[in-house]
Amino acid sequence: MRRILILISGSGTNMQAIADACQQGRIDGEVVGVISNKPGVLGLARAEAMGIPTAVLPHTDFASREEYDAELKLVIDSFYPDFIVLAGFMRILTPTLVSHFAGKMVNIHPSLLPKYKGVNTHQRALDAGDKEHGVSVHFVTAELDGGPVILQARIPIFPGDEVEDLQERVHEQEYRIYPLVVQWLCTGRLQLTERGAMLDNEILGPYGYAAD
Ligand SMILES: Nc1nc2c(c(=O)[nH]1)N[C@@H](CN(C=O)c1ccc(C(=O)N[C@@H](CCC(=O)O)C(=O)O)cc1)CN2
Ligand SMILES: NCC(=O)N[C@@H]1O[C@H](COP(=O)([O-])[O-])[C@@H](O)[C@H]1O
Repeated sequence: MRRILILISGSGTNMQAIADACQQGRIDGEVVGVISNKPGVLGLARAEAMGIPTAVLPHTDFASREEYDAELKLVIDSFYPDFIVLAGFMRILTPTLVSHFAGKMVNIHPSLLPKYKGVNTHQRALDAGDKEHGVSVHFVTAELDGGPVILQARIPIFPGDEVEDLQERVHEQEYRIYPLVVQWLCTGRLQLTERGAMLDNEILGPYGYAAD
């Protein structure tokens, strides 16, 4: 059973989707811990309700990003994870920490990377007049949201859409594909086909396609 550690900063709905998938046997892994950089967030309550160990490491307690990441590395290592999953974790990580976990750390980003790296992605897609938007799961590297994309899912943008509409449609795809990617990390089983990514005969569907 692979050991999955999840880092959050907020509501933890993606953490919940992955933890549920583990409990339902859709991921051959267990969530061994949840770390938040913000105290009192809903994601911590979600984890505690599932009996998952939690830790809070406020970035505001540290004088620099480097000092924070040095402590964060120790806390991460204390869980002995096989993989580190960023799920709404809103801190930019230093190259030192990222290189320590190279190939073992993934992130979910609410845009069709390489479009709209950073924050406020839904508003930026609306402002640009895009007809579609989406979500990307990628390996974490020193370059913010620049790591190799593993899997993406697309959503349509309709006239009159607002940020909340995109947020809801993107969340639906997030909860679908993030558990698939984590299962791929745990088992290596993710067939990439012309119809999209397949995992154990589950096709991602028309809006799901593997990065080339
Ligand atoms: N070195 C990397 N660190 C992180 C990556 C990455 O790819 N490489 N992904 C991000 C996740 N992310 C978007 O998906 C993201 C998170 C945070 C920010 C950001 O601007 N953070 C600010 C603080 C914002 C806040 O506290 O609300 C900051 O760190 O100063 C942009 C994008 C996770 N880290
Ligand atoms: N740049 C990172 C970023 O914006 N991540 C986004 O934060 C949300 C977290 O929700 P959650 O805490 O409920 O999982 C998710 O929509 C995720 O894509």
